[in-house]
Amino acid sequence: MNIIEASGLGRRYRRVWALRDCTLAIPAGHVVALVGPSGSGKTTLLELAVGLRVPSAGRLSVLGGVAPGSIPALSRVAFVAQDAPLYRQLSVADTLRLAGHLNDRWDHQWARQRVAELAVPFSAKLGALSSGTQAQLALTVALGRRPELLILDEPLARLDPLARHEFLAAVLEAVATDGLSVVFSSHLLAELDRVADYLVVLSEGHVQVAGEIDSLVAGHRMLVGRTDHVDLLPAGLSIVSAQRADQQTRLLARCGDDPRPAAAAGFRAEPVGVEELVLAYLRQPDATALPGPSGTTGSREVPA
Ligand SMILES: Nc1ncnc2c1ncn2[C@@H]1O[C@H](COP(=O)(O)OP(=O)(O)OP(=O)(O)O)[C@@H](O)[C@H]1O
Repeated sequence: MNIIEASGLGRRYRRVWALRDCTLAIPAGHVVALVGPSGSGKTTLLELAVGLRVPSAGRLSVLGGVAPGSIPALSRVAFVAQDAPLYRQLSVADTLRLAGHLNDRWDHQWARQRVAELAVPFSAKLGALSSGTQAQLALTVALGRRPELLILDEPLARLDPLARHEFLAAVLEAVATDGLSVVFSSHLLAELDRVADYLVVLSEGHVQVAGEIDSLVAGHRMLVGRTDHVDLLPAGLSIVSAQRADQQTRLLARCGDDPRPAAAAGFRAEPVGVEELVLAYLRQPDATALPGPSGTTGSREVPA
């Protein structure tokens, strides 16, 4: 089952296309990181997936063919928008009670126990809590609905490193216990490795990279060598992007390419990290790494 499936998906705000021609099939059972520069369409894609917006073109479904925003989707998909939206005047206890009234599948006992573990007083008003605690409570309200798909828009942006760590630990615990799928958008590339096992990179409203992180990482190498030896590299290499300095050049290449010709030019092939891989693709918006036989494109030339 695909938790999110899109075909030719587009969303326009007046004359501006926030998303265009997006085709995507994310299998269930993953923690998916959705990354991309500001304005690349992350929030728009997540809002389409929860039915807060409707497509201007193409189609999108969740949980194996369910229409976003429909009754079956509302009870199975939980969404936490940016800034952990909660009623600041309400107490913690009233917030949990309200969530219980609004959700058929609400697990009140679990939610109360989690609040107790967080050591948050039930009588505290939400507005008086730190942003880390508010984020944890928004997550508690989302998880207490026992969703099959949890969608989080920039959940880490306002959190300090400790709160970030605790938030992600809570998400991973829920994944391990309940087996739910998670999609979260983030600018924080360094955190991805630890939590996500599936990556989607959006660039200028297009899906640029999609796939399991392990295979994406295994499918690439960083070629590192002397800048004045770049011209000695064989023409057949498929290079995604280049970072040149006076002395040294770093080239992200497909690992399907035989590294020996690069070694002959004095370049060594190093394993690549997720952060490096994402940055390399973002530097070269025309390059793609997508599932399917013709899913990878890169330059045969070394990009300037
Ligand atoms: N309500 C709106 N009205 C007009 N344009 C919008 C609206 N929402 C988003 N856009 C535009 O659509 C594009 C994509 O925006 P979106 O918020 O989806 O990107 P994002 O990747 O989530 O950005 P960020 O990381 O800054 O949150 C941007 O050009 C943005 O200005």
